Amino acid sequence: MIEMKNVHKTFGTNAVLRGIDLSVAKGSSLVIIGGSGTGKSVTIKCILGLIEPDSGQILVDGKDASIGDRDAFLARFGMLFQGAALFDSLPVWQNVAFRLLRGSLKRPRAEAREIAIEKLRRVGLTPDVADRLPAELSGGMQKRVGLARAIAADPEIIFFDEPTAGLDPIMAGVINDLIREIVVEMGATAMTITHDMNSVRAIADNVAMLHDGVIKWNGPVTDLDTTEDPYLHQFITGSATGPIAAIR
Ligand SMILES: Nc1ncnc2c1ncn2[C@@H]1O[C@H](COP(=O)(O)OP(=O)(O)OP(=O)(O)O)[C@@H](O)[C@H]1O
Repeated sequence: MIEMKNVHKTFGTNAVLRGIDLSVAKGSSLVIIGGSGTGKSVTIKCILGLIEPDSGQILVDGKDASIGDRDAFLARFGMLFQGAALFDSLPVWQNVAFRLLRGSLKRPRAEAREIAIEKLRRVGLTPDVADRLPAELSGGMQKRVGLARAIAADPEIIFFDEPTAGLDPIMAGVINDLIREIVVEMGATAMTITHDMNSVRAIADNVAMLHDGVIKWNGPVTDLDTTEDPYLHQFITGSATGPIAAIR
């Protein structure tokens, strides 16, 4: 369970988060939508403790996320970064096993490699990919490797940052389905940032829309099409007219 209570964050004169209240139940999948620059990434960075909020509270399983052992806290999370963010000089298996080769999650090298190969298989990649370099793979394969890395240490909570950015619609659909399957199978709590409405429908149990520093709308994905909220309606229909200014 992740809870944010009245979280504020201002950079200089830019008040990005102006009282975020959000809760994600254990084992559920929340997708955060909202225009560019509305603070979706800042929200996730606050939960991870990469950015310190000015005020408000963030609780993970009822405990204040800013107190206690950072390493043990971060070990509970997996993350799929935008653009997969693989290390070019490391073979695929070492990218997948990155956190299993160092730090508090360290395993013997042979075991880490075995886990990497098993996770690669889970995302549809054959073991021969393990010894290749990321640059030798297509964008869709790199995304799968990023996904394998996110789940390598069997995290309880997984963040997906723009998981389909830069992929063709078919590959995007494959990645969305994989994310949904894996999250359900692992029983993980998931938070995803996306602009892709197909991802929202494929991945979300619940949707939160960020606008003007607050959660403007929050509800089950099944309510998306029947909502009368003008902000959400404009966002999901991609309309230039409505309460959200089209020129920013
Ligand atoms: N470390 C930082 N220092 C100063 N300003 C920052 C910092 N991080 C984010 N911001 C600002 O906070 C605002 C929100 O940024 P954020 O990256 O969270 O947006 P976003 O909703 O994820 O956007 P996008 O959809 O384009 O990725 C932006 O105006 C950005 O410039």
